[in-house]
Amino acid sequence: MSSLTTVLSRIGPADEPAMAAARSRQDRLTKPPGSLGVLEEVSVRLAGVAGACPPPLPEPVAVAVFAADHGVHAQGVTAWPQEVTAQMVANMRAGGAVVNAFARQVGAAMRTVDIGVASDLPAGPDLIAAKIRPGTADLTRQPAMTREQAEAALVAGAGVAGRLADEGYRLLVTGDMGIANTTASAALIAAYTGAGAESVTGRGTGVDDAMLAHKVDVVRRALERHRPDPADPVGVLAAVGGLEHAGLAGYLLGAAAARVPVVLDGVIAGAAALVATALAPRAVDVMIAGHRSAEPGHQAALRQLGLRPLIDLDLRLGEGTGALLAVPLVQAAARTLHEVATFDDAAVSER
Ligand SMILES: Cc1cc2ncn([C@H]3O[C@H](COP(=O)(O)O)[C@@H](O)[C@H]3O)c2cc1C
Ligand SMILES: O=C(O)c1cccnc1
Repeated sequence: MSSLTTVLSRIGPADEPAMAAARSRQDRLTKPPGSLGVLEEVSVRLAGVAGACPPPLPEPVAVAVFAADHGVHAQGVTAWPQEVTAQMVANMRAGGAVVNAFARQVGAAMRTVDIGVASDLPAGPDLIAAKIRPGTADLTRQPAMTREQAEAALVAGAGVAGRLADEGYRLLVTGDMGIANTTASAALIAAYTGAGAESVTGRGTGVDDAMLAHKVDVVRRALERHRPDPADPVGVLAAVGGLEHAGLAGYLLGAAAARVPVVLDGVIAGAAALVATALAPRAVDVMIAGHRSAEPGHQAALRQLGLRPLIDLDLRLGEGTGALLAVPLVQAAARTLHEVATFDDAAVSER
């Protein structure tokens, strides 16, 4: 298994000539220049990742759901019991979660990754067993995990992306399952954006006003206790992250190293992306923001990443659901560069 340093050393910048070729081709396609808006930017991004214009169509697609539990659950930051994480993983393995329905809708393969679920999960070919520890510690009392565990989760996540790339998947999607993970997400986003806990902490699965005020206080106390240093991403993850955040950050880095584009889901992926880009700034070149979650911290994370979400449907579920819905848009963007005729080809007069 490669080390984090090896993964980071393989991440290079987007290919500028391929991006310039994609921009120029978009301008020559039989449509007014710029009329495909954000999809033109997506096509340029895909060309930059692939180092080719047109870039290969981003298919087949795989979504990896990183599942983990959170010691901060004990603080009463969510209305749902912790067992729901493992129960939902079982539901996903049986094909019954929203993420399964949406994955089938867009033809994506699905992998579930146990990166840190509190209970033992039944083994099986449909589960990637990568448990670093059974849930994090309560980040209001101690670091969520050790630096070694954060790094091991990063490497495991990178390994998942590398394996999917080796299996031939050409578009990866992030997914998460972990009751209480919007609390750790808020702490990570506050650490990276400098925003106050009150502006990046949201209702997650739908907490009431009293629980939200308490959740904001939990995030504020965690930040005061650990004073996470954004220049030390492994330390930030260890202090206030979740195992799925660490795994997902590694997954993004692994995708960047394999030069496979990756569609980000909501606030958990956004938080992980901030950590990944702190470790390797150019990793952002392979990322496409699938959607904007209703969770307020997500907006702050996307702004910091400089990414514009493709869809905005007030989704606040996670699992990879919003990102999967954006997959056809990403594929359509690439398809324009393959299939749309140029003014010359089609003998259409220009202005
Ligand atoms: C049944 C159920 C299915 C879910 N699927 C994703 N989440 C989402 O909600 C959780 C985060 O919200 P909070 O921080 O408020 O606990 C995560 O598990 C996330 O994946 C779910 C949550 C529930 C209850
Ligand atoms: O933004 C998300 O993905 C999200 C929001 C609420 C709960 N779980 C996930």
